[in-house]
Amino acid sequence: MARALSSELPGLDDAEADERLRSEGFNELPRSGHRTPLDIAIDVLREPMLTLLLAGGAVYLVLGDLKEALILIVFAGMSVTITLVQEARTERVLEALRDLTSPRALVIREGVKKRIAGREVARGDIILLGEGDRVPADARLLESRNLLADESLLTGESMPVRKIVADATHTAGARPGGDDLPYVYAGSLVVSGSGLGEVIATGPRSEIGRIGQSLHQLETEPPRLLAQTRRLVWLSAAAGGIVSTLAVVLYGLLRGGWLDAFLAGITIGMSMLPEEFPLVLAVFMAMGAWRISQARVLTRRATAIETLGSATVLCTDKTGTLTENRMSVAVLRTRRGRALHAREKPHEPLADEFREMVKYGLLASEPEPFDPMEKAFHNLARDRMAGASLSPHWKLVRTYGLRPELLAVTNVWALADGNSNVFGAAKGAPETIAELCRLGPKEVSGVKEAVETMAADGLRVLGVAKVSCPKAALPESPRDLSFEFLGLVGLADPVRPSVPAAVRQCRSAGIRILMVTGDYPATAIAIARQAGLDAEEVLTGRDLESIDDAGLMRLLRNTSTFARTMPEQKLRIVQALKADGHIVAMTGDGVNDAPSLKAANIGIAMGGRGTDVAREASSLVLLDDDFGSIVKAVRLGRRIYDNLRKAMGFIFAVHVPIAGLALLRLIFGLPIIFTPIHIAFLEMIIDPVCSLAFEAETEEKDVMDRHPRPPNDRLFSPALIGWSLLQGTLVLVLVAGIFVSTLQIGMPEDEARAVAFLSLVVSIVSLILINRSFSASLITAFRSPNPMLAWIVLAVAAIMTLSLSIPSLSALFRFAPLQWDNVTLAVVTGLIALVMLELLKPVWSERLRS
Ligand SMILES: Nc1ncnc2c1ncn2[C@@H]1O[C@H](COP(=O)(O)OP(=O)(O)OP(=O)(O)O)[C@@H](O)[C@H]1O
Ligand SMILES: [Cu+]
Repeated sequence: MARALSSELPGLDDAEADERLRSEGFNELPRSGHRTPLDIAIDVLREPMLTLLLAGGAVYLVLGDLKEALILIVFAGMSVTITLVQEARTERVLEALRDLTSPRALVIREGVKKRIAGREVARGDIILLGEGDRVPADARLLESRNLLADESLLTGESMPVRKIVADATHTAGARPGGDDLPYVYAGSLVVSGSGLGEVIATGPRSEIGRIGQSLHQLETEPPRLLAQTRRLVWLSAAAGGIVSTLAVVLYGLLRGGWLDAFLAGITIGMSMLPEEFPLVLAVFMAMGAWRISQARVLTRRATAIETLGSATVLCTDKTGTLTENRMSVAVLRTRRGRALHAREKPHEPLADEFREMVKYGLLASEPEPFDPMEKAFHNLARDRMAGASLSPHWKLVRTYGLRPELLAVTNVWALADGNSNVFGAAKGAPETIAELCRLGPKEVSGVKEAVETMAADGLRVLGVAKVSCPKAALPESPRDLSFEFLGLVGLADPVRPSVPAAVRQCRSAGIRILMVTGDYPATAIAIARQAGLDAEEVLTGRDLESIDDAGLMRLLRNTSTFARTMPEQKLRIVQALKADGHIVAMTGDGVNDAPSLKAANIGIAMGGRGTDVAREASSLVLLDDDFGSIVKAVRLGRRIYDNLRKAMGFIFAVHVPIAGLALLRLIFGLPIIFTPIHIAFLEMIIDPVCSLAFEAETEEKDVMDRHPRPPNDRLFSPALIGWSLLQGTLVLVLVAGIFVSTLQIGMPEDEARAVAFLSLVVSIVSLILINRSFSASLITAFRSPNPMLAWIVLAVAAIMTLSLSIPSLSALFRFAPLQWDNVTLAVVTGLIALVMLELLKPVWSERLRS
């Protein structure tokens, strides 16, 4: 059978595929772990705030205050709605991200190769499978080049199984498991080789669908932050519970009136409960993942958002991350040392002496190349050898793939006319090709010298060789063939223009960059220099073999460039760095990179050239493979964390005056300042809305000029809590002062309450303004626009105007109409808070930023 070139297969056309997707459904499995409305409802009902609101409503009902009772029940309804809307929004954002992180499939439709989402694969689609791919759907193989699949997800069997091409004797219906089946199954993994198949079953009709397994799940919880937040909520709730109980008992005993006592207790409980924390955290994480996705980086694990800000080392590979991965042949050098700078006269036909090596380079590549190096060979042959491509008489009979211990690709071809000899073409690392050709020491040193010269310009150098042997005598390893050396090819791959600036940013942000590449040492150094990395010294994988872990840890403190490394060595590097106390981000793309991506604190996979396995093991996926995007993500991670701290500090501060006023009233026997309605209004509308302003806040001026945050830093540091207490206490003193003094000069209670409430709301807005930036002054912060904040301030002003001017609302809040001078008084009180805190801020800002 002649090798079916994939371009000869037309595949489905788009209309057909759409039609099948409509009638048979998308290629996806019912998702487990999806929360049902009942789960969500139970969660919502467990919110203590809801219980408090309902209890308050019940007390009012017993007291016969129907209106108050209704209002609290309405607030309870709002609490439920806010939670549900929030859940739905978070779920939607996560859903969108899940779609993007779901595996992609390479299919042929209407004769062209296309990358589509895995869920859009339809029955009848022709799929292309390569090493590291997750098989998107069950398929019958039409072509298999040494295809090995890991079907452990379906069979539990961890040994990969061999796949063969289907012929007429195979009937459908074979089950997974065992060697030499012509089928591949959804959810299994291509461990090596490549192939082409026709989809026979998708979604729930696939084998995995029948077992009812589910695949990828996006982890949604940021464990450390969530744990810290939960702890704080618990502590506050416990404290609130104790204080409220005490208040109820004391009030009941001393003043009688148990219902009033309950109401007072509920007020205190509500005012001390920081129920906004988890809500705000959820919003920040979902919005954070969205913001990071705008920088073309997908978040697979929400933990990455918090870890990004403390990353101290970034290990990056070279090809495609630092460079563009667009290769072109720059230099050809024959065995005799004749060199041609291929880019000088790009369209002139090649001189005869260079043709053979290009031809064998081409034969050592895939007929339809995906690898940029192989594309470069094809391009050169097309442009300068009059389109010499593989003649139809050639037939590929055997491929020896790239292996970590043998960095070369060998293709063996037979002529269709039945000649008993076959022709092997090899290309690969020059050392390896020299070894395959069994070059003598003198020639080896000559080749080495030539490679060094080419590599010093940052070129990737490949050796090319040929061999011919009887068809029957093909050995297991290409080492057993006697190759003839043809020459060296230097491939240029420019450094991405964004890289040097991104490297500089990392430097000022205290993040070290290590380059860990599979390429030749001299090439690694040249590219490292072009990228602006430290490149005094380079260590190779071979060097690492003779060093123990402790030695490696020491070496890593000074060496930043690693060449000819193998994936296991990447893992050792990650582990040694972690043992040295670093927070490690590591990029990777291959199947073998998965362990090091998992081991790193932040595994970063490539969306473009990466394999599904690498993506599944990582917590971030770069959509455009660009190093610059990693730095953007780090920057965003730091900003998100800063803003989260600001929001948390703000909420903490706001609770101080609210709870304080409720307590003061009890202690000093003042008239009722705030009822549960005021508190519900403040805590359920004003606060959460205000915290959103922080999410949209622009980054601190020094985000990328300070050192990474220590990984065990607490979100609620003592400095932050102290600052919040200070702010809250100041507002408490001012508002309580206003309330008491207006009462003293004989102002009616309802008017004094309105003044106090208004001054509290103005103070809350002041707190937002103060906390927008840890470091910048109010005026500087004003210059960086935050449209969200402007809207929020307008909304708060509108709400306050309405509640003071519409009689029915005023009655509800027990506000008397305010004269202008009293409005001014309230606003001025809030502004005093603003000015005083602005003056105090410099004292704390140093501590807050560290
Ligand atoms: N398709 C190929 N044909 C021949 N040789 C190859 C091929 N791909 C890689 N090599 C050889 O193997 C070496 C290591 O390749 P490997 O893929 O490990 O590096 P890499 O991952 O591309 O580099 P980096 O770590 O910079 O991304 C290359 O320098 C090259 O000599
Ligand atoms: Cu609260």
